[in-house]
Amino acid sequence: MSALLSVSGLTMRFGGLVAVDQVALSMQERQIVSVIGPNGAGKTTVFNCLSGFYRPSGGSVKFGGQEIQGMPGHKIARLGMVRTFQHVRLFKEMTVLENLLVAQHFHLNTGFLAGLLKTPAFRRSEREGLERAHYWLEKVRLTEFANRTAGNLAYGQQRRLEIARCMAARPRLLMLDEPAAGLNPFETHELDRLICDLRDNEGISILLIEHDMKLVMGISDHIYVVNQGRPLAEGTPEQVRHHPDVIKAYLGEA
Ligand SMILES: Nc1ncnc2c1ncn2[C@@H]1O[C@H](COP(=O)(O)OP(=O)(O)OP(=O)(O)O)[C@@H](O)[C@H]1O
Repeated sequence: MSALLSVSGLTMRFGGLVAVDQVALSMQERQIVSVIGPNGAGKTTVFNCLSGFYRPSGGSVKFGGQEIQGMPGHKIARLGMVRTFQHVRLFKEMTVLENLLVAQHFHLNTGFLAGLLKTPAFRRSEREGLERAHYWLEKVRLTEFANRTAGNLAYGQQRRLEIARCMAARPRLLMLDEPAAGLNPFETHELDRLICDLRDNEGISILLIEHDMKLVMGISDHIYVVNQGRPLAEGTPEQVRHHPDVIKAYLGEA
């Protein structure tokens, strides 16, 4: 089976600092794969390189068999790779529902002329967009807040809205950067269930950066560990948990 995402030799330099050094990873459809490592290990920089926010200094990134390294972020998103950020990024002045409609703009047939003439294709597209938005609102338990301004939601609700917004764009790969940060234990449990639901029932692949080890160990099919920008270990949660180099990187030398 060919990989959905295949990364080799990924390198990112900021002046003299090598933040990511020869990182490789690979994932299949319908997999939850996590990237873990101590603070400053280079995890977010890897995400920024994969999603087109940074142009990597070197390496190859293939998504769905297509070379995407160096492509701008909006093109990569259009190909079906979407992401959330460590710090919530929503259109805070818009309503919850509007956030989900905007996310679908490149799938909807809502060009200026089609809108002006209210063509049948335009109306169908509008209806489908609304249906999809309501589907995801229901999934993340935000239906009753559809008309609330996104900036007025509680923090945990904003995080759920971010995921719903990504999903409304119909991705193949969802990249989540520390989605459990700032959530309470109940919300983290809900997040755990939601991520598994996306894999098992929506057929999505999820690439996850997360510091909550209980979450990572509980849901990941495969884990990559990076340390000081370099690959340190990889394997199943069980293999990674007992890997001596991983224990050393997290706990330091005895
Ligand atoms: N735009 C940038 N310019 C210069 N240095 C950067 C930039 N972005 C990241 N770095 C550096 O690259 C290294 C890796 O940072 P990165 O944020 O990727 O780590 P991380 O593993 O995501 O950390 P954390 O778990 O704390 O979020 C750090 O030394 C950081 O200071």
